[in-house]
Amino acid sequence: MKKSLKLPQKLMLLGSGELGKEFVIAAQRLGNYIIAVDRYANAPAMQVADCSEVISMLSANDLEAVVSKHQPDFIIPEIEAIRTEKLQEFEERGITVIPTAAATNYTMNRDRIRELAHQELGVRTAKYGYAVSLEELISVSEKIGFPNVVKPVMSSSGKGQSVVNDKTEVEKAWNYAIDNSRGDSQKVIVEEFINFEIEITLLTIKQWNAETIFCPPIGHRQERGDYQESWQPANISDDKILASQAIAKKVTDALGGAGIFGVEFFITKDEVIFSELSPRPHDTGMVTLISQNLNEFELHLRAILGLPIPNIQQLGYAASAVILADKKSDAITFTGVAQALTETDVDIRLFGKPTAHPYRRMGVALAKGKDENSAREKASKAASKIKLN
Ligand SMILES: Nc1ncnc2c1ncn2[C@@H]1O[C@H](COP(=O)(O)OP(=O)(O)OP(=O)(O)O)[C@@H](O)[C@H]1O
Ligand SMILES: NCC(=O)N[C@@H]1O[C@H](COP(=O)([O-])[O-])[C@@H](O)[C@H]1O
Ligand SMILES: [Mg+2]
Repeated sequence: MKKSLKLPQKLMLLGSGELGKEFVIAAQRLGNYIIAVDRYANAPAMQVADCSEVISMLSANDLEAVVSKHQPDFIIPEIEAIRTEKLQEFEERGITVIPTAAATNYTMNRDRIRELAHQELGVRTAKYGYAVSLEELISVSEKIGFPNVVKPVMSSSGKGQSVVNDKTEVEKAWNYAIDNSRGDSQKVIVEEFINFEIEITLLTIKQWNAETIFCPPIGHRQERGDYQESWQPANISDDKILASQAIAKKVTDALGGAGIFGVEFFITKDEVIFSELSPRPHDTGMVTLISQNLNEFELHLRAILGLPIPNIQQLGYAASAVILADKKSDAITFTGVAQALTETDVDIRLFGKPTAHPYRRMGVALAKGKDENSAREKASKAASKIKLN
């Protein structure tokens, strides 16, 4: 990392969804120049960036073309589905890839990050196995036991994931995983189903020249493998917070580089179990748009640029609840925004995605409350008022 930082820097964002949009806003506030890239035009982050490019981020040639054209100082992946081998090449040519090119490759493959955490670092994870055919899935499932969770090794936001209760459901889970796998990967992971009390995201900030620091844990609830609501602080013991911080530090140290990571854990009565991590802001971390003095996007930016983070202040009980589409549409309008904003300490983000399909995340409601329940209720109530027409 360069010693004397000059602003503006040229930042290329690979992926331009809702997380990228808030990141671009944070980066613009310090006057940086941002090129927002995604697979479709008018993506959320493109609406606030200096310029944009529509390419296939899985194509090495397309990536080469936009990087040669813009010559960015930093490449900042925002999604997983990127030709990460090409990022390695950019890194070798002197462009800083966030957090590192290797980290993006580890985390886009569930098997690679799992091997790193469990085999190399000895971190506790759910019991797991892999399968590349239905026959193998049947035998691995029996070894792991039921219920278990089957996921494509390459997917995110719960795509292709299912809970398998017994042997009769294995074939359906196999077909679902293969149909929803990213790229042409035919490999699935089977995990022991963890009956957790709560699951959390520990936002972990890895810095170039300062200690790793953490945000207070974020609790969240998922459906279909996708986040529905999150809240901060999550009510877990100090011991478990320290245990999760130690694991997050171990894994992020092994990945290297700088930036924010969303490290996911299952918390049971007696254990802290590592699940996976995002080497970038996390969707459940959108709660920090209302719950902290510096949100996860501002923290990511500061960590990337090597700017100081003197303190992270948590501002009290807060929650986020997602606003999902319930139909297909390419003429997006919303009603109910005024109704959603009637209560104090409630805010809304509508991402500006140009098209909708069922369950696509279109916005998020944010709220503060006197306690966890009140914050969660306020956020969910506000989200429920917003209707996609
Ligand atoms: N082994 C497991 N036991 C119990 N629940 C699980 C297990 N694996 C996944 N889940 C549930 O499914 C959710 C999504 O799983 P996971 O984080 O692995 O998927 P993902 O597709 O990477 O999602 P994202 O990209 O949004 O993080 C988890 O947050 C959890 O609620
Ligand atoms: N769990 C990962 C995650 O939340 N990623 C966020 O969703 C966008 C894709 O949304 P889309 O599928 O609606 O285009 C990504 O670009 C990122 O902002
Ligand atoms: Mg996850």
